[in-house]
Amino acid sequence: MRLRFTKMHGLGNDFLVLNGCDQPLPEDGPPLSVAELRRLGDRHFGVGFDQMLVVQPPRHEGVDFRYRIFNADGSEVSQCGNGARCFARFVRDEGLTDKHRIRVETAAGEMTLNVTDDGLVTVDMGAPLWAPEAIPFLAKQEADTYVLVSGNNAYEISAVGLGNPHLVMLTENVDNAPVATLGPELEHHEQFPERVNVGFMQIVSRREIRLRVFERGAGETLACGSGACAAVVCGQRRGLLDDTVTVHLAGGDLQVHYNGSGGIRMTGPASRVYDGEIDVAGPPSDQGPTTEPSA
Ligand SMILES: N[C@H](CCC[C@H](N)C(=O)O)C(=O)O
Repeated sequence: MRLRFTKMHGLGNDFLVLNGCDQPLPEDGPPLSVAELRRLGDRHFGVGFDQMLVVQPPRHEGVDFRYRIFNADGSEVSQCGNGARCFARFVRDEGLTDKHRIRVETAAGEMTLNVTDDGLVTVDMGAPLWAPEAIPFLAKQEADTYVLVSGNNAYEISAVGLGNPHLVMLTENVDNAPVATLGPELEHHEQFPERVNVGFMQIVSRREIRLRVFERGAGETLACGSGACAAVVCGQRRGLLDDTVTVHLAGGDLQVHYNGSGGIRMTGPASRVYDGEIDVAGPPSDQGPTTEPSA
């Protein structure tokens, strides 16, 4: 089948966006087989993306759209901050809505997206989830920091859920943080039963951090919106950061605001790169909803 898509990015965290409002995509279950989704996500054999976003009509009153998120490894996940901003830009550009305040349903629940006239998008990412079982993270009790043992090493980390699991560790300088080695090692740590996004945070000041994120199911990305929110609230909980923080990522800057109650607000750009079409085999006939790939 012929699939129309739009390539977008939020600070270089890039997405293949499928409009399920004007082309037939399955209501549930993956739009493609895991193998085909991975081929599409490949930066040499396919289009290349960190995540695939599927835009779909709402399933109930009170929301304007539903959107689903698939990592490049084929796993379906519940949260994508940069993706939410690109989603908001997409539905307005496509004329699917003219609202500036868009309610959207994701697997993590509902979120509000505010599109401002300066082209930036603010997303209410919801409140951070600290209870280990909500992250999910296997720990005896909730704490500001945990000691995570991996191999012969012990790491001081913070852990938080934003609809997807994040661990955050401090580093003196993100430029020489062991992202490529420790990232995948901790992504698969046994205390994170659904794997985890691994953030390396350098505190520049109480209102400024530098951050690199090795993302679950995608590897290191140029930016991670939910990772930026996770780093800020973990830094606040450790008494290191104020309410409003500029997060410097390889792909650019995000503004994150959280005052300890309500939702975390993240503001940043969302860019459209090009539209394309590609032939695919279509949804798998026998495969149920994609969760965690066996790998
Ligand atoms: N790039 C996304 C994060 C995707 C999260 C995904 N890697 C996961 O498995 O949770 C963001 O901007 O929040």
